[in-house]
Amino acid sequence: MSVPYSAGLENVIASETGISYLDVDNEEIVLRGYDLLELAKRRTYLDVVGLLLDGALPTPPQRTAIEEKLKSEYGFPQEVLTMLQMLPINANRMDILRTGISAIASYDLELEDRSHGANYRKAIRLLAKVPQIVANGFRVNARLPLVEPRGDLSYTGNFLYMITGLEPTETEEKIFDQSLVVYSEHEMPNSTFAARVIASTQSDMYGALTGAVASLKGTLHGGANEAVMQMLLEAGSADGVEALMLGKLQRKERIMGFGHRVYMKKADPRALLMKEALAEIAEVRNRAELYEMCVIGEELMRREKGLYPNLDYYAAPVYYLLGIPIELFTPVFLAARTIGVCAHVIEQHENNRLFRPRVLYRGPRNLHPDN
Ligand SMILES: CC(=O)SCCNC(=O)CCNC(=O)[C@H](O)C(C)(C)COP(=O)(O)OP(=O)(O)OC[C@H]1O[C@@H](n2cnc3c(N)ncnc32)[C@H](O)[C@@H]1OP(=O)(O)O
Ligand SMILES: O=C([O-])CC(=O)C(=O)O
Repeated sequence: MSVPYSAGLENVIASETGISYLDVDNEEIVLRGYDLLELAKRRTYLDVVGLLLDGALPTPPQRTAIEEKLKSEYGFPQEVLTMLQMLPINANRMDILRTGISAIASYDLELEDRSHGANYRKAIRLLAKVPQIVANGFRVNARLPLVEPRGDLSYTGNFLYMITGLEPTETEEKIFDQSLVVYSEHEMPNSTFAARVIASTQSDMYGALTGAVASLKGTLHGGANEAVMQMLLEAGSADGVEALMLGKLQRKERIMGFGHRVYMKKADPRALLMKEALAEIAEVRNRAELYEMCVIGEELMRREKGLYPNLDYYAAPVYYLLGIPIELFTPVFLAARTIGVCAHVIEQHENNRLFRPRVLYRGPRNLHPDN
């Protein structure tokens, strides 16, 4: 075979899609024709949900209808909570999420229906229930009291409320919503690819999302946001950040939150938006030093390695100041990305070609077992 080989499928086109595209040259993340950053500044997460599911930005009444549909699906199977309680206490939060999503599949009566309507309804159910697994999965597992969803709060407000147990202020909700928008969809990252590969066998949406959770857990992908915050806490101060990062670079360790397969030598536009959000929430919380530490780290990496921050670098301290426990940062990323993954599964099911690549065989040949 003389087909070109690219390790890690770097720069390989894996799918045709009408969902999103990273236009790196023009520094634009295109979401069904719109610029993701413009959506984050001028619209809400539920608008993006409508855009990705229906193909067009919803009007205000349509957005309300989407929110009503989501709230009507807040009910959660008690049996699944019991299952999550049976996992070893303090299990990894992404493992709890993976198990929870896998388990709720069997309670969806339309699980095996791949029609557009059924897939759409499953996406709505997942969007309603995944935040609850994020917020209550660890509580039930740690034998803590659960926080019930509140229908009087917005979808986003309720999600943050269920995580922290506190009703968010307008500013907190706005910043959290912006983070959900920037995390919502990003073309063909490893997790979305994993989901599309699974969906391409005509497997179901829950299974595809479960695979995406496993992919997102890794620190080269979504797991980086938790690692960033651990690093910032370990550094403790502006001087500490310099010393810690320089030490890591000398030991040839990777610094989480920097670099990106697609934006390697350019800034991730989403990181810049979260940097602005960090400045805002740091001022509200009187934590300007955290913002300064991050900026020092950003400048150091540009100077020393020519590397730029990715979204996880600035989303991590934003989540920290919003009062989200560090071990929920990656689960929150997955909850935000659920809409993107579901849109890709729907697209894959509707225009399917089984993924089945080949290999460059480097092993031995012509061996024979002894008789
Ligand atoms: C929202 C998201 O999921 S974004 C990704 C989140 N993940 C992270 O932040 C983890 C840290 N970053 C990384 O590990 C990488 O930048 C990745 C995995 C994101 C992309 O990696 P790849 O496209 O495979 O790039 P690759 O690993 O080949 O790196 C190219 C060069 O940059 C260096 N490099 C890349 N990222 C980093 C980093 N974070 N710290 C230090 N060096 C780095 C590599 O060591 C390599 O250098 P070399 O050519 O001298 O060996
Ligand atoms: O695109 C990628 O490879 C990773 C990423 O930034 C994301 O999933 O948001």
